[in-house]
Amino acid sequence: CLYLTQHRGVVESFGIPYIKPFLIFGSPPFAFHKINYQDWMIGQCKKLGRTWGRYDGINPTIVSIDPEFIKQVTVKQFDSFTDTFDFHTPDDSTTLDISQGDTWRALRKMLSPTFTTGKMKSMLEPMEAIAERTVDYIEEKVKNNSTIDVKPILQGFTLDTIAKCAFGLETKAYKGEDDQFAKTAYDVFNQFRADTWTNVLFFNIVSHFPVISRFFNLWPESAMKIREMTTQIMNERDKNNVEVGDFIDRLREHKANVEPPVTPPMIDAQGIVFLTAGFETTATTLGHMCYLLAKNPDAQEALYEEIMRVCDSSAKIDHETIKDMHLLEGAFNETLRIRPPVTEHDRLCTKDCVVEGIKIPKGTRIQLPNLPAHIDEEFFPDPFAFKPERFLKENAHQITPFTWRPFGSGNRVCIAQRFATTEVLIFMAKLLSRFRILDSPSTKLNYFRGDLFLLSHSEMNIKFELRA
Ligand code: HEM
Repeated sequence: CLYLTQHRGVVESFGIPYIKPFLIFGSPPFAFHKINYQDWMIGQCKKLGRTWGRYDGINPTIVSIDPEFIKQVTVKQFDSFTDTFDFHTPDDSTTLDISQGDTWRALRKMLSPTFTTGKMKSMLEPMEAIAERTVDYIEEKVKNNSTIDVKPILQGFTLDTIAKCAFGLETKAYKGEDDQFAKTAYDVFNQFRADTWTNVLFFNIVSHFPVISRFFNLWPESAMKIREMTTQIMNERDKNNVEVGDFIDRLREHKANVEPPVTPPMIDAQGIVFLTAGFETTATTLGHMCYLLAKNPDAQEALYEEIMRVCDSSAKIDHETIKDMHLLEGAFNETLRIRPPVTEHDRLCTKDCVVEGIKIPKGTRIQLPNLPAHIDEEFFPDPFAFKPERFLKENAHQITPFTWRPFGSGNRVCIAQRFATTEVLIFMAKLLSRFRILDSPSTKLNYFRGDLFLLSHSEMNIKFELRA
């Protein structure tokens, strides 16, 4: 009992509204499989305000959508919040997204150059070719039936893109080939869904006894397979003296001169986050965008006109021409506002500090949900309307910084934001230039039960009409 209540009083001392803990446990809810977590979070932000507290298991936690608070935590006082939640895996299998302190700094420094303009260049041509052949495949499919489930095709597209751009692998997951590879990537995701009471029990145990995760490798078997695959590709390239200039080559470069706190097995483990973070987030965003465009035909026509205007003099759709498709980028941003696939980002306080008048002791968790901010009408008037023009240059000043956070914010912002943006814009420009996306009675957006984010919907039935 003493262990479970050791931090009691901390949340109470913040002087903000909070959810009381239940007996010796943290604050409810506990049965995640029985509630819609996003609705619950939105409801709490409405009820308790923009900054409030709770006990996440034994851990004192501040939840905030207040832009000034978020700016302090993720940028101004970042030195006191370098870490994410202490989801400790043994050091050798820690990946960038869950690494802490100096290990995170070293890994971020090592991996950031993968996405500089120069390095991205070599990824763009393959990305364009993969998008083109995937849209060709959609054209072939809709010849038989104009309404198809695009979800597996979109997942296949993002999987093929990350396989090629990061690992140099030629896969054809867009048409259902390379099943084993795709299955391994999906499996890592499925482990983190709170859809059964046993999974929920596991989440509750880890949040009440976080120390457990320090002694066990919580990565599932499938994640270990991705790590093995990463090592194998590196070894083969070493043996054949091949250099491609991609993510794998960056890892090889660093493995040859590795310095503590980074270790050689830790370098191999980075393949896990690139493969898993790199496909389902983007595939879900593409699915969401198709859905929202099917429901908003006027906005879709405006995008089509823009694409045609930019590519008027037979310029092809590529990474250069998409730079002039501002409304399309607005539609992407608007999609991520209404349906952000990753609905929060987290920090752990590593040094006592004061933020916006709240004394925050070391060890406090900071949970920064984005969806409640994205639909807060003070931040985004008429929040449920799909309006890509909100993000046009001339309107951008109306958006308060740190209210739109689908990629997180500050120093730990998504490392691949530009990569994901380019990938979606290229694909959608190619798709919309060829097809009208239509609503149909079976066009629905249903998330998997127990999805703690909006990360994966079930089928995405879209009706396609070939443009003349
Ligand atoms: C639309 C697509 C994507 C969305 C919405 C997204 C969202 C996010 C969010 C919310 C975070 C947490 C940021 C924070 O804590 O402030 C994050 C981190 C991260 N993302 Fe993404 N992501 C996307 C695509 C990708 C892709 C394609 C990759 C890899 C190729 C990737 C790799 C990562 C990594 C490695 C981190 C951890 C960064 C760190 O802790 O330093 N993401 N992403």
